Amino acid sequence: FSLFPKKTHVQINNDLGSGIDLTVHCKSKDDDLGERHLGYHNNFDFGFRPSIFQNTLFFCSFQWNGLFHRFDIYVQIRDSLLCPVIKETLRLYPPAPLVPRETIEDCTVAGFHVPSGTRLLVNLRKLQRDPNVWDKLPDFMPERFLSDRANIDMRGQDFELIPFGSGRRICPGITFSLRVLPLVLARLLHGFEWGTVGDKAIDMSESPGLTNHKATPLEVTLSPKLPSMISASIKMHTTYNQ
Ligand code: HEM
Repeated sequence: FSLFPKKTHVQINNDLGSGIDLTVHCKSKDDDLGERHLGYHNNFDFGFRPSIFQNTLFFCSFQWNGLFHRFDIYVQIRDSLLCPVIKETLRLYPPAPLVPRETIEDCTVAGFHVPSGTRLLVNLRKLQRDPNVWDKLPDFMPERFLSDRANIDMRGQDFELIPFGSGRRICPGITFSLRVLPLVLARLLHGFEWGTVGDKAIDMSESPGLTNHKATPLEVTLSPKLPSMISASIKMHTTYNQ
C-alpha cells in the first residue's frame, strides 16, 4: 500500500489538422484547470498525484469546428490498473518462460552440487506462480500490485517476478517494452469496445515451447468507441510506474 502514489501525466495534443483550433477544458472533482485554446500541433500537459482512496477523476471537454465532446480522461479505479494488468499478465504468461544458463564453476545450491558446465533452464513460469510467494493462485489479480506488491519491479532484482530474466543476459528490450506496452494497451482500450464471439470465455491455455503461445487463436470482436477522427487526435501519455 503506497501512501504517496506516483505522479500521473496527461498530455493532450491537437492533431486535428492544419488551421483547426481545439478548445480544451479539464476539471477534476475539486480542481478547474481552465479553458485552453490549442492551435494545430500545440499541446496541453498536466500532472497530478492520484488519491490513496482510488477516487481521482479528471474529465475534459473538447470543442472544434462546432463539435463538442466530453471524456473521462482519468478514472483512477479504471486507469491505475493498466500497469498492474501488464505485470499480472507477464507474471502468469511470461512470453519467454524458460531462461537458459550454463554454470561456469562448481557450486552448491540448496544442498545440491552443481558441476561446472551444467546447463539449466530457469522456469520463470513456475517461479512466478510459486504458491509460497503468490496467493490466490492462479487467479488473475492485478490489484495485488496496488497493495502489498506495489513496490515490486520487473527489472531483474525482485526474483519472484522476472519476466525479462535477470543478470548480465537480461532482456535488452526491457525499457522499450515497459514504455510501449502501456501505450499500446491504453490506445486499444481507449479506442474500442471489446468482446468475444457469442460472449464465449477466452481459452487461456498455452502451447508448450520456448516462447509462450496461446493454444487456440484469440478471437475478439471490436467496435470503435468514437469516430476515427477524434480518437486519432487525442493522445494520452501514460508514464509507466514500475
Ligand atoms: C514483453 C516483452 C519482452 C519480454 C517479456 C522479453 C523477455 C526476455 C527474456 C526472459 C529474455 C532472456 C533473459 C535472460 O536470459 O536473463 C530475453 C532476452 C532477449 N530479449 Fe527480450 N523480451 C521482451 C521484449 C524484447 C524486445 C522488444 C526486444 C528487442 C527490441 C528484445 C530483445 C531481446 C534480446 C536481444 C535478448 C537476448 C539477450 C542476451 O542473451 O544477451 N526483447 N527477453
